[in-house]
Amino acid sequence: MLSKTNWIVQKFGGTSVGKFPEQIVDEIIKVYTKQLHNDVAVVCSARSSDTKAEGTTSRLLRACDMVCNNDADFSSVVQKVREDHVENARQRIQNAKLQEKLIKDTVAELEIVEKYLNASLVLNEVSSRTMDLVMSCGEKLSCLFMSALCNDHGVPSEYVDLSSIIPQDFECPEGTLDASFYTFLVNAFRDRLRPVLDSQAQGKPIVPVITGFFGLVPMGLLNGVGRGYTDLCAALIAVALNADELQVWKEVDGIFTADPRKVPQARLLSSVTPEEASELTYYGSEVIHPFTMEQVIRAKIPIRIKNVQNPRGEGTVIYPDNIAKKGEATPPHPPVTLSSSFFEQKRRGATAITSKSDIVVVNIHSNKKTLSHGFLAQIFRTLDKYKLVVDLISTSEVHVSMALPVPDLDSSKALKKAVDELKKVGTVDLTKKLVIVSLVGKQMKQFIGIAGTMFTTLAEHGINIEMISQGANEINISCVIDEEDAIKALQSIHSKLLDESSESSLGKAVNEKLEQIKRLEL
Ligand SMILES: Nc1ncnc2c1ncn2[C@@H]1O[C@H](COP(=O)(O)OP(=O)(O)O)[C@@H](O)[C@H]1O
Ligand SMILES: N[C@@H](CC(=O)OP(=O)(O)O)C(=O)O
Repeated sequence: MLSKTNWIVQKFGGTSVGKFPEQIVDEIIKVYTKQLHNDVAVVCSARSSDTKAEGTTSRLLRACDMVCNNDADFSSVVQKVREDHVENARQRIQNAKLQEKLIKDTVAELEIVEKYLNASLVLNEVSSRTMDLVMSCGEKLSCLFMSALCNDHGVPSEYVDLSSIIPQDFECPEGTLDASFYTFLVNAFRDRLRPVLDSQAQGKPIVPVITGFFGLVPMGLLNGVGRGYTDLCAALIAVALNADELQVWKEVDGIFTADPRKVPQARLLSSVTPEEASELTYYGSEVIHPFTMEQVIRAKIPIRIKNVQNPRGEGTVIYPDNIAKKGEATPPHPPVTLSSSFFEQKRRGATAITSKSDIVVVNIHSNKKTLSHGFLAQIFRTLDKYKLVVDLISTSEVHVSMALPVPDLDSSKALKKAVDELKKVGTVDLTKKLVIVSLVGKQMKQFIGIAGTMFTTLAEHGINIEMISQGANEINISCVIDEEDAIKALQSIHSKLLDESSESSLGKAVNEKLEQIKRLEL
């Protein structure tokens, strides 16, 4: 059994840092350090004053794009970032010295960014390394600010910059981010945090505010990990500190049975498994970066999703239901202990429903009468060439249907080129403006009839199904439907399979049986 260490890692997203910094310091960090006596490490993303699309990272990436297009006006975008951060420092940091230093550091970081971008303009190229260097500025500015705010509000804090933690000559063995790379990072993070650990050991706890940007990853952070990389950084910090819990603070109470903006009846889930969280994130519910889970679960650290605006809420815990957490001798395994969460999970069958927009279905009918050798290989070669991802696929002997996410102009251009090439292997037709609706649940495989109920419900509401697929892992049943029907589909399936009041007769029978066992246990 791993014993508790008292460390908690708290990750705050860009919009939370932008909108609620005082609440984060006074109602969260202060409460955990001073009232609950935890040792807290904070990891932040780049500030977004309103939405992520208008946030600092998006602005910095836009400046890089402008340089690629030879547009010298990128300086005006950098200027916007500068004004936003300087104004924020003036308004929110009361101590004159802290404010002055923060503004000086902010301006200096942005000067470096402008130097990189000017050099790239001359070279007429923005390398993935330059893009990472520019992007890292977002987390630097946000953490410089949050650390200053902690100190301003009486919480001793230190700014920790991880942007140069990976040596320039570091090479990934297989060209990908593998386990040895993560081990390297965890050790490097632990070394970097040594002074904080020493200070804590001497009875002088200090809150490190750590940049969620964690270095110049060999193939570029955007390519290797993608947006949302701060979640992964927080997970690696949690492993480095052997933390008792990783808390991911958002602006929602936790993970719901559906996006609460789309399905008002959605219920907050007390726990989900890492597989369920991954599926939900991949299929449209941006809950947590999928790479996050593996690292912390291996170290037996639970992840808790919590709401910055409701810090007292329990949130949702992401953890496997068959492995003991840190500090627990054995998992609450039935029939020894049948916890209420066990009953809740058994009862559900399905855990949550989600939808993913901007989907295009590509149908390819082979030229040949029978499936010729190499037909599928050729299709995937073409998709790979244009870096197109396939979310769902279904095949018959001479026909392939694929659902592809096409969320932006670049992927739309790539799809057009790929389709021209695919026409060599057969007739190709496209259907656009679609969504994938996915029902997710680890317990679903034990229930007969869930898929039937899902599709019958859609039929009852006059919703046409373009394509159906059940994931090989059996925790996801997906179908593709018209974009216009998305909300109706989510709400009707939720009401049939996920509303508290609407349990199927099968569900009711299972419940009764479980309640009987529970009574025997008591
Ligand atoms: N199943 C779900 N549970 C909770 N939130 C969901 C779900 N599906 C989609 N969402 C949406 O995901 C968003 C995540 O919260 P937010 O804190 O805004 O994200 P971020 O931290 O990435 O800025 C919310 O706006 C919420 O409506
Ligand atoms: N700043 C980065 C990293 C990140 O993780 O953001 P967030 O935690 O706000 O999703 C981005 O916008 O992608």
